[in-house]
Amino acid sequence: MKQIETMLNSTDKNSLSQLEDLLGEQHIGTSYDTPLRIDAFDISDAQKIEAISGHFREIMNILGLDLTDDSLNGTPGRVAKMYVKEIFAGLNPANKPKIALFENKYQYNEMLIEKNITLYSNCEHHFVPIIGKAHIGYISSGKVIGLSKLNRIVQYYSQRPQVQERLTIQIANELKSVLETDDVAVMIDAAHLCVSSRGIKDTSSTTITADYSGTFNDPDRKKEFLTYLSYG
Ligand SMILES: Nc1nc2c(ncn2[C@@H]2O[C@H](COP(=O)(O)OP(=O)(O)OP(=O)(O)O)[C@@H](O)[C@H]2O)c(=O)[nH]1
Ligand SMILES: [Zn+2]
Repeated sequence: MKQIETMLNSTDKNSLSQLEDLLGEQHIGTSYDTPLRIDAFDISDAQKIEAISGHFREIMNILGLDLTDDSLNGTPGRVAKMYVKEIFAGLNPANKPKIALFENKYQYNEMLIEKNITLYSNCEHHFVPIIGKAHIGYISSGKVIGLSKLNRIVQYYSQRPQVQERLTIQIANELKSVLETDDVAVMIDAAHLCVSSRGIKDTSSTTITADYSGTFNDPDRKKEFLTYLSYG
């Protein structure tokens, strides 16, 4: 594996545009992009799983666990596979959802809201779950997105080590890009297990983040969005 030290927040424009191409995301290197190394895609998923499995086995060994126990023996491989193929699958641009849009033939020009989208992510500071709901609103600029694709976009960016602020902005930016409009609102309400299950151990607090663009900056539009969220 190439040992390239260049980080995404570097000023190496060639590396950054290479990563933009690979990730299919623009503005790589900004504060709201996941800090990935330029060599992130030099090894295959299978190689990642093998390497993570070995390292996780070592962590379990250091903790004093008996890896010959038949319940523990498969855990390193299980964790590695879960990281690469499931909970951190959104680090691999190959897993980015393919979005096909429809023409807005029905001339639906009001706000569309998809609320209570199930969100499972993981906190990048502690690698423990973030569990919540995402709510999305947009106004068509001529194109309509399949509803499930909204869930898929939320899931893709959630399947990365995250902070909630960045997750919110990444989802909003992707929506603005695919929908070719700035008229997008995203809200996330989530519980962080690093706050509830350890540390301060507050089991009742949740964190709300929001990103409003275009017409959603208008107080009446924002109010309309928030009113829809309060129904049901
Ligand atoms: N802003 C933000 N902070 C987060 C998020 N997820 C976790 N954190 C916080 O990241 C901080 C990391 O702080 P540290 O002091 O380095 O970690 P720590 O010693 O484990 O802190 P405690 O959780 O207070 O025990 C904690 O305050 C977490 O609550 C997030 O999505 N957004
Ligand atoms: Zn945390």
